[in-house]
Amino acid sequence: MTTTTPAPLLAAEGITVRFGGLTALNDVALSVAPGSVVGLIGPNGAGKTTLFNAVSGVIGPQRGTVSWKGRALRRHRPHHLADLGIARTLQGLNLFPGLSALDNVMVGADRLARGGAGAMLTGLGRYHSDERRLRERAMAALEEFGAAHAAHAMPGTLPFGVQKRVALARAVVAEPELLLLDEPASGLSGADMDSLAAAIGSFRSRMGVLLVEHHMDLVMGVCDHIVVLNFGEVIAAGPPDRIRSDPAVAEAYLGDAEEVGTDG
Ligand SMILES: Nc1ncnc2c1ncn2[C@@H]1O[C@H](COP(=O)(O)OP(=O)(O)OP(=O)(O)O)[C@@H](O)[C@H]1O
Repeated sequence: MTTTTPAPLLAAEGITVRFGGLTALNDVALSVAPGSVVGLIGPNGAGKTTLFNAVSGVIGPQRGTVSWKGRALRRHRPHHLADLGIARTLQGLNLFPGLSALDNVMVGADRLARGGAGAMLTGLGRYHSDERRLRERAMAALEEFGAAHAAHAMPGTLPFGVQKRVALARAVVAEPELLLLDEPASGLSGADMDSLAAAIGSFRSRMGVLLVEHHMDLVMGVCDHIVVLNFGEVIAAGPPDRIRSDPAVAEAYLGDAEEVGTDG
C-alpha cells in the first residue's frame, strides 16, 4: 500500500536571517500540511519568533523561500496574508479598543465581505444583508470559543482570558486555510488553557495550524509534528513522542526555564 503525504499549504525552506553579525536562523525548513498542527519550539532566543515573522512577511530572510501551496511568495507582507487564506494571532492581543468584541470579530470576517467589514461598521455602503450574515457568523465564532456573553463589551473591560478568546474568534471567523499562532497560551492558566487546547484540536479538521509556544504540555498534547530550534538551527523534527525522548532536545533545554514534557 502506498501512502501519500498531502502537499503542504505552507513551506519554508533554507530560511536564513541575520541581524547584523548575529545569525538568528540558519538554513531552517518547516512545512504545514492541510489538517495538521505543527508546533515550533525551542529555548529562549532559539529563533522561533524570527521564523514566525519570516513566514508572516514581517521580515524578509536573507536567504530561503516561503511558499504557499507550492508557489514562492515574493516580498509578501503581513497584510497579504488574509487574501491568501492565512490568519494569525500575535503575542499581544491587538484588539481594537474602541470596538465591541463582536465588532472586533467582524473585522476579522473582512475577507468574506464584498464591501469590507470596515464599510459596514461605519455605516457606509449598501451591505445590510452581508452585515447581518457576518454578524451572525461573528456571533457563532464567539459562541464557539465560549465568549458570546462578551459580544457587546469593549475589550478593555473583559478578563484577559476572554480577550484571548475574542482574538482567536477574530482569527478564524474568515475560515482561513492556515492559522499562525504566536504563543497563544501566554497569560492563560487552568480552564482557559484546556479550552485553548480543545480549540486548537478542533481546528485540525478545518485548517492547518502553526503553533509557536512555550507551554510543553499544550504543544505535546495538540501537535502532530514538532520542529525544535536551537541557536537558529533545527535540531529535531518529528511527532511528539519522538521529540519528548530526543536527547538533543533535552540537552537544548538544560539550563532553560522550560523542560520538555512539563508545563513551564
Ligand atoms: N530585531 C532584532 N535585532 C537583533 N537581534 C534580534 C532581533 N530579533 C531577534 N534577535 C535575536 O535573534 C535571536 C532569535 O530571537 P527570537 O526572538 O526569534 O527567539 P525566540 O526563540 O522567539 O525567543 P523567545 O522564546 O525568548 O521569544 C536572539 O538571539 C535575538 O536576540
